[in-house]
Amino acid sequence: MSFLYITLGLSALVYAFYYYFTRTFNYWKSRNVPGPEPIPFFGNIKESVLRQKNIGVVIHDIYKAFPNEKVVGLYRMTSPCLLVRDLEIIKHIMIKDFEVFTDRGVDFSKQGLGQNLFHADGETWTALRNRFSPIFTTGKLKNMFYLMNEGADSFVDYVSTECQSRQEFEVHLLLQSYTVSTISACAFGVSYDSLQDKMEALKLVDQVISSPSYIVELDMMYPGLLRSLNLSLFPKVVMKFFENLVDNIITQRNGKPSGRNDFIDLILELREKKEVNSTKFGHSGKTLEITSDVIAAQAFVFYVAGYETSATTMGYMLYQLAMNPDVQKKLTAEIDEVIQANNGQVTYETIKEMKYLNKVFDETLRMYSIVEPLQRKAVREYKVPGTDLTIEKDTIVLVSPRGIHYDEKYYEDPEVFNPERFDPEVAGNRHPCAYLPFGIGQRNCIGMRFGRLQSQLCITKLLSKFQVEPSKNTARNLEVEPHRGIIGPKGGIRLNVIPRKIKS
Ligand code: HEM
Repeated sequence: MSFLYITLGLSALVYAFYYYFTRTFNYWKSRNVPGPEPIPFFGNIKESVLRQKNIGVVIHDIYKAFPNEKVVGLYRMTSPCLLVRDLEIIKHIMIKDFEVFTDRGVDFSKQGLGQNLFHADGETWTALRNRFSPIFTTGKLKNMFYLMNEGADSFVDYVSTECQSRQEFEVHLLLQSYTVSTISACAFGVSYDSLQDKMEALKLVDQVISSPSYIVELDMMYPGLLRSLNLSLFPKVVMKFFENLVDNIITQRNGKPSGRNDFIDLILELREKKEVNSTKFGHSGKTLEITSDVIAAQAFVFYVAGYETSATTMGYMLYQLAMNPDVQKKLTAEIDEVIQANNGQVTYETIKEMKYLNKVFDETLRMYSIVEPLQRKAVREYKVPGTDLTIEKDTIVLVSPRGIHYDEKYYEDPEVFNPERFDPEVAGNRHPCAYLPFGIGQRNCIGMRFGRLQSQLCITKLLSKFQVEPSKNTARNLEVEPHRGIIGPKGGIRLNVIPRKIKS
């Protein structure tokens, strides 16, 4: 008898769990929105939750599975969200109807590092973007160029020394050492003399950030829970690290710009100015005081967003150059020519001049867009243009740049690395939303120009001295690392880096 009760009890429990973890799964069917069949508890992102596939790859798979649909309904855990495939709808959401989609909708404690530009929403985001956009202008970037240049020179020196004892490098890791030093110099004013210690510390932070945490899934499952419990996405040790770093730097500078023209200087300049209250992003009711917490949060996001994205882009770029010697030859010829014409100097202007370099860079980010998927949240009910669907307030909307960049509709032979796709005439005829490595619209990547510049400068200096070739360990089919939040090569990228025989 007791066996029967136990069996009945267990069955009831299993049923209760099953019911609870599938209770939302009729959401899209009842709205006639097609989509993949969800799995209890995991929804449609099981492989990502189990860290078998990167979330960007999972969303790309869903994109591919519905080639004829404008929108696809899916479930991140049990939460319904909408994948938008149609470029015109994307244009509406990201640009034309931006006022409905100002938020990214990652909902956690917005105190401390949570006040960073990437994760901030609502009026805080508007105020932050208004206040921090001026530090990313071309003029400010030009003033900062010397810091990147120093970083690139010492990086090339380092590679030269290493090349005396070995040929093969894991280039993704190698390039991270350049971007960590550049971003440290540009964001925190950490000078190159003391870089070794700082790099060790920042690497530690990176490990903490990239170690598997299921807090993001918790947010997907219970939107708003983390915020109401005042829980952050970031471990305390990371928060403390950035708060201390920023406090120390501000104290060293007596709270005033030091003349280095780095981000901290620019932020301190902003702090000295009066409030900005109306801008192209509209009126923000909120005035934003630039406290050391706010500075720490931005320093943190510039560091995280700035070093990994560029290092990964350059790593993939070197990989494609090694696999496509003709492209490498053409790029090297351009680099040699431009440097020679500029008396051996690489300046901000020379980088801009290099048309082929820009095409190679763009094609790299077509094949390997790093931040996946793009995300927005509807701040009110919204009728999706060109469909019968009205989405509810708070619905999360996703866009898959990877899906679009590999879609034959927009790019013929998408698996082929072909920089000529970015010939201005060809690219000019493309839909503006068919190329999204930096996102698009008012909430696109604020560091786009910085990322391009630091990557292109480093590649220029590197290829002026070295060539890259596949080694016996180079993966012929690069897989995406499932553990990290952004796209990156699983197991790194192994290449031979060989000093060039420069004709005198
Ligand atoms: C190759 C390099 C980079 C790539 C591919 C990249 C890509 C992206 C993408 C796709 C987004 C989301 C855009 C959207 O949702 O529409 C983004 C946002 C952002 N990126 Fe970048 N990024 C790069 C470099 C940088 C750098 C160097 C910085 C800072 C120094 C930076 C800071 C940010 C910030 C703060 C945001 C959030 C902007 C906002 O929400 O207002 N990124 N980035």
